[in-house]
Amino acid sequence: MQVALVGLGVMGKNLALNLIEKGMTLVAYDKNPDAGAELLSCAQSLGVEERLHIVSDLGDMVRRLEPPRSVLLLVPAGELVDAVCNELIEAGVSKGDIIVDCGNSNYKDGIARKLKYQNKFEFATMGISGGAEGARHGPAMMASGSEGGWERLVPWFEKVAASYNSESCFARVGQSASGHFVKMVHNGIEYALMQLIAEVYHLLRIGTGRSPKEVAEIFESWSEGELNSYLLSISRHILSLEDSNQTPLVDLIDNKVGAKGTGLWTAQNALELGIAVPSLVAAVQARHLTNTISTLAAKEMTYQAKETQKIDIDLEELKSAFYFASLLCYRQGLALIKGASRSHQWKVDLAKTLQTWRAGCIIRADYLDDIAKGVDFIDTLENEAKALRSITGQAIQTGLAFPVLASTQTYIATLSTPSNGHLVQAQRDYFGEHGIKTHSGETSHLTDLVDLPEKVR
Ligand SMILES: NC(=O)C1=CN([C@@H]2O[C@H](COP(=O)(O)OP(=O)(O)OC[C@H]3O[C@@H](n4cnc5c(N)ncnc54)[C@H](OP(=O)(O)O)[C@@H]3O)[C@@H](O)[C@H]2O)C=CC1
Ligand SMILES: O=C(CO)[C@H](O)[C@H](O)COP(=O)(O)O
Repeated sequence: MQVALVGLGVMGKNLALNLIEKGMTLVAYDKNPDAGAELLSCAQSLGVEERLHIVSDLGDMVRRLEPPRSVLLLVPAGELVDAVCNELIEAGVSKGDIIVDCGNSNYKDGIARKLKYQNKFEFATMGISGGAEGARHGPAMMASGSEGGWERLVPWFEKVAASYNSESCFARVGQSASGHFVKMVHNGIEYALMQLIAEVYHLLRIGTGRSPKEVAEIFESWSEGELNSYLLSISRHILSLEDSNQTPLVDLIDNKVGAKGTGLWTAQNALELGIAVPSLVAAVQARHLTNTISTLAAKEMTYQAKETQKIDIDLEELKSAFYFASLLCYRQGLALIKGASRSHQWKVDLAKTLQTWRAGCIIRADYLDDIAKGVDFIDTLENEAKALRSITGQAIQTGLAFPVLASTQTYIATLSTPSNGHLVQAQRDYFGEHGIKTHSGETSHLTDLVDLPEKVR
C-alpha cells in the first residue's frame, strides 16, 4: 500500500516512520527541504528507507502515486490546509482520490471543505493525539465520515494506532467532521486535566510548603494506583527535574501559557450549544489569565504579592478530590460530544470514542476503564464528592487561585443540590416580561401567579 504525507514536522515525521515501519510505502513532502532530509536520515538509520520517497514538490508527489490516491495532511490548521488542497488539485489530484486532514483543524472548516471539494476529491477528517511519541509508536486516531477511500486506509490505521486490550485506538467515531469535534473536545479535557494537576501541585507547594520533588513523590505514589494517567506521570517527571544548581526545572520557566485554539473552540462550541462545561472553560480562561498578568497595567492592578495562608492537607482526601474532579472533566467533555452529535446528527459512538482514548493519547488514564462502562457511577461516589467539597474549601482559604477545582465543585454542586434558577426566572420576567415556566411546565408571567399592582422603579 502506498500513501502520501504532506507536512513532516513533529507529528508528520513521526507518523511517517510509524507508517513505513508497519510496511507502508510512503511518498513524503514538506516545503522545508531540511524536514525531508531529516526524515530520510531517520528512515536510513532504521533500515527502512527503500519504502520512503521524499519529493521536492506536490506535482512530483501526485505523479508518483497510483490512482486512486491517498494523501494525509499534517500541516498547521487554518488556511494552509486549503493552500495544500488547491496545490494538490493543480497537481492532478482528482475524483476517487482521498485527502485526510489529520491536523487539529476546526470541525467547521472540515464541514465547509467537504462541500467545497466534493466534486474534486474526497475530503476526510481525522484527529490524532499522542504528540511526537504517540505518532511514532502508536497514536489515538479519531476519524470520521464515510468518504470513499477510507476502506483503503482503515486496515493500515488500525495497525499504526495504539492498541488497548488488543483493540485498536483508531476508530471512525461518527459522521461528517465529527472526528475533529471529538479531537477538539479531547483537547478541551486535556486543558482541564493539565490545569487541575497544576492546581493540586500549587496547593501542595505554596499551600502546604512542599518542594517540587516532594510533590513529585506524592504524584508517583498516586500513579501506582487507580489514578495512573499519562498527564500525571509527565507532571511527576517534570517536577522531579532540577538543573545543575539543584534549582527545580519548574522554577526556570515563565508562567505565561500559550494555546493553539482547540481549547478555546471547545469553550466557544459549548457556549453556543448551551452545554455547560465549566471546568473546560475555566482551564482556557486560566491560560488567558496567565497572560493577562504579563501586561503592566494588569500587573499593577492584579499581581500584588498578597500573603497566602499555609494549611495542612489530608493527602488521602486530596487524592479522592483529584480523582473525582478528573472524572467530572471527562463527564463534561462526553456530554458536549453527545449534545453536539445530537444537534448535528453525527451519530457519534461514545464507546468507540472512548476506545480511541484508552492508549496512545494525551488524556489516557487507567480510570477510563470505569468511565467506559458509563458515567452514572460518578454520581454514586459520595466520599469522593465530599472530599472535593472539603479540599476546594480549604484550597480557597489559602488565598491562591484554583479555577478548575472551584469550577468542578460548582459543576457537581449545581447538578446535585437545589437550584436558585427560580429567582433568576422571576427577575427576567419582572423587568423584561420574558415569561416564566412554572413547576407544571406552563409558561406564564409573574402577574398570572401573584398580584403585582406596582413594580420597583
Ligand atoms: N505537536 C503535537 O503534539 C500535535 C499536533 N497536532 C496537529 O498536527 C498538525 C501538525 O502539527 P506539528 O507536526 O506539531 O506541526 P509542525 O509545525 O511541527 O509541522 C508542520 C510542518 O508542515 C510544514 N508545512 C507548512 N506549510 C506547508 C506546505 N504548504 N506544504 C508542505 N509542508 C508545509 C511545516 O514547514 P515549516 O516549518 O517550514 O513551516 C512543518 O514542517 C497541526 O494541525 C497540529 O495542531 C495534532 C496532535 C498533536
Ligand atoms: O493536540 C495536541 C495534543 O493533544 C497538541 O499538542 C496541541 O497543540 C495542544 O494544544 P495547545 O497547543 O493549545 O496546548
